Amino acid sequence: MSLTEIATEPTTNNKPSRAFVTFLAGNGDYVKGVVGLAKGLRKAESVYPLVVAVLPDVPEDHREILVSQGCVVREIQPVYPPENQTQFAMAYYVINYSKLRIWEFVEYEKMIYLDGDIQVFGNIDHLFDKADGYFYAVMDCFCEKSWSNSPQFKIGYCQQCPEKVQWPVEMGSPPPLYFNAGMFVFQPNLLTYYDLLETVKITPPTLFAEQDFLNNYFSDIYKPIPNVYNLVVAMLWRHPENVDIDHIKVVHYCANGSKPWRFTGKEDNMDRNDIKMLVKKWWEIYEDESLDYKPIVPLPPISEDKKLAPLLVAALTEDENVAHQRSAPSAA
Ligand SMILES: O=c1ccn([C@@H]2O[C@H](COP(=O)(O)OP(=O)(O)O)[C@@H](O)[C@H]2O)c(=O)[nH]1
Ligand SMILES: OC[C@H]1O[C@H](O[C@@H]2[C@@H](O)[C@H](O)[C@@H](O)[C@H](O)[C@@H]2O)[C@H](O)[C@@H](O)[C@H]1O
Ligand SMILES: [Mn+2]
Repeated sequence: MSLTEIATEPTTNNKPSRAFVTFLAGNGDYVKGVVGLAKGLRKAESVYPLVVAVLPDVPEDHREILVSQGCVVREIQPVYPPENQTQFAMAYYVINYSKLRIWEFVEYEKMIYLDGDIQVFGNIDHLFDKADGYFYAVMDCFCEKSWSNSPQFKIGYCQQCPEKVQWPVEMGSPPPLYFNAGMFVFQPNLLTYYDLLETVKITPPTLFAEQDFLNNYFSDIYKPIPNVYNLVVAMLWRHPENVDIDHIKVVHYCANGSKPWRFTGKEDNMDRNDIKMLVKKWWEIYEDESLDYKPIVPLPPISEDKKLAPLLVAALTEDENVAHQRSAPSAA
């Protein structure tokens, strides 16, 4: 067994510092989602750490759980949209504006944001190598009931099948490509961060809260990536023709009733075999103790008259052991 270094802090050498980042609010059960995500990234053998941006209301014991799973926990302050009468698709969406704080994490050159209700089943580290200067995310679907107050839903239009219901000419040009904000590749930047916060202050909130806001803000640099990187599970019954289930790397459990850690199977579509299989796969990772974080114990300095403790000798490969002996200060 060779001792491998797990990067948990941004690198200081000239290697680009990269990390996954998620967002946790409240003292409820989303912490299970984040633990599952941390373990899933380990199973997928990602080499980058997971930063968790926590609101002040995340309790200490939840933060300790995340640290024990190798996460880098960073407290952020909430971001609130301007006073409004907006009926968000989900009332709690108002807290999701706080995600915008991650643009302040400029010690990282590039980050991949993942919702806490996402699981990574295949390595996606290569996304960090995508060209700088763009905002990469997967296109969303407008067919779920959560969209029922939107003009798209009312006319049955969805960007996933634009030929099915044409966008009516009298409604102007069709909406620009629209991404799901549960997963995106971005570059933290202080100027962008301050401008985001200033822009929030003057932007009336809408149905999908920060997701709408981010779509408007990054519309000129948004680049769609394949839904293998963020399968919004409703795609399975809304647009199965657009889903290649055998190649999916990232699953987003965002449909009503699909959160694995509170799954009952009672809501619409939750009795589907594919949904039950994806929930089972999530639990297999969450309950797999072999995926728990194992902190690296640094080798103790060996003084010349002490041998490596037998346990450590057993843990080192032959040539590491020889190299270590050679590097130990020679007896005076
Ligand atoms: O009580 C909550 C609600 C949301 N979130 C975070 O905000 C993200 C976005 O919310 P959610 O995934 O429920 O939205 P959906 O993708 O289902 O619309 C979650 O994944 C969590 O990371 C959280 O930590 N606590
Ligand atoms: O605050 C708004 C949220 O909007 C998005 O969730 C939606 C969206 O995916 C719809 O298309 C689905 O129909 C719906 O179920 C789902 O909740 C993001 O996943 C989430 O991170 C967050 O930005
Ligand atoms: Mn989500």
